[in-house]
Amino acid sequence: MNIIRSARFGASTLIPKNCWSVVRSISSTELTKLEVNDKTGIAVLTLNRPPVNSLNLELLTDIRNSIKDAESNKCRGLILTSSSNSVFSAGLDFLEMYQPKEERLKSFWTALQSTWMTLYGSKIPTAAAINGHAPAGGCLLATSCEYRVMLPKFTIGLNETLIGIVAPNWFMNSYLNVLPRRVAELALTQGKMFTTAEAQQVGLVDDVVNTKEEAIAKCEEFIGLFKKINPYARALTKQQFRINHLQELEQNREQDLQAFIAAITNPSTQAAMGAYLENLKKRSK
Ligand SMILES: CCCCC/C=C\C/C=C\C=C\CC(=O)SCCNC(=O)CCNC(=O)[C@H](O)C(C)(C)COP(=O)(O)OP(=O)(O)OC[C@H]1O[C@@H](n2cnc3c(N)ncnc32)[C@H](O)[C@@H]1OP(=O)(O)O
Repeated sequence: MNIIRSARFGASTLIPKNCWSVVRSISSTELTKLEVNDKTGIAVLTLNRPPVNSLNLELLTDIRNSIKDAESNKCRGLILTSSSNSVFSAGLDFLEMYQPKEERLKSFWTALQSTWMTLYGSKIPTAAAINGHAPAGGCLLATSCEYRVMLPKFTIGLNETLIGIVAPNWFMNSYLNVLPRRVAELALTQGKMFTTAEAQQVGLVDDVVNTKEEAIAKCEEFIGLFKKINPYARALTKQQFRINHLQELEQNREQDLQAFIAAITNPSTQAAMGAYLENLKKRSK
């Protein structure tokens, strides 16, 4: 019998393969659902933190655990998507950063660093089915993947300067891994949110399709490209492209954390964030 061991069902829980329908849950929490298609071996990770999948400590931790679950279950690839019809992820949860408690702020940023390193450095092929808006941290998740497909009439980009904050190096590096330098610099300095059409034009997304199902199918097609490629050779090749960015953060984690805390707790950042949040709340009324 072909057995899959699910880390989050407990080390001793064995799930018999073929006793389940084609799509099978590997692990799920209140905030994420990780399902694998037994025929293709490709896993889909659905973010499910209504209303906007803003990334708080718990969601970030669940995303990281899910990536690790997909890897340890030897999935052939991982697709990130959202349970919302209009938002992929609204980025970092402002409530983690506005008037924060220091210990929680530290845990939050440390979890974001770990999640990024796990996703950006994952050995398995990764793809994002962007079925809604993807500002800031939402864009970071998408650009950390190897392939992106997006639905029409949404927006994506690193808008940090609009909020009065500076995107850390590793956010920029994820952008630069996808965009030409000049486009990335112009976009980052303006805090530009690209429409789907603009994102495709500059190469921020690879394809545009009309439905979430088509987006998942496109991601599966992308991951299918590696069917005949030795996974070890593939993973090492990917690693060589990304290792400098990963090491840069790994070696400067504490410094990056301190820079974040200093920037976020600065009274002028708090004032800018407060005004931005106020505006967001007014708009949503
Ligand atoms: C060199 C040194 C560097 C040091 C590092 C220093 C600093 C770096 C630090 C931080 C980096 C941060 C990156 C980020 O990710 S910040 C987050 C940026 N995100 C945004 O700007 C998105 C804001 N949201 C929107 O634009 C819209 O909500 C969206 C288009 C996503 C969806 O629109 P929709 O109309 O569907 O929904 P809304 O009605 O606007 O929102 C519903 C509800 O959700 C609340 N909300 C939205 N986004 C967030 C969020 N990111 N965090 C928390 N809450 C959010 C919104 O306020 C509404 O709430 P309510 O009014 O219903 O209570």
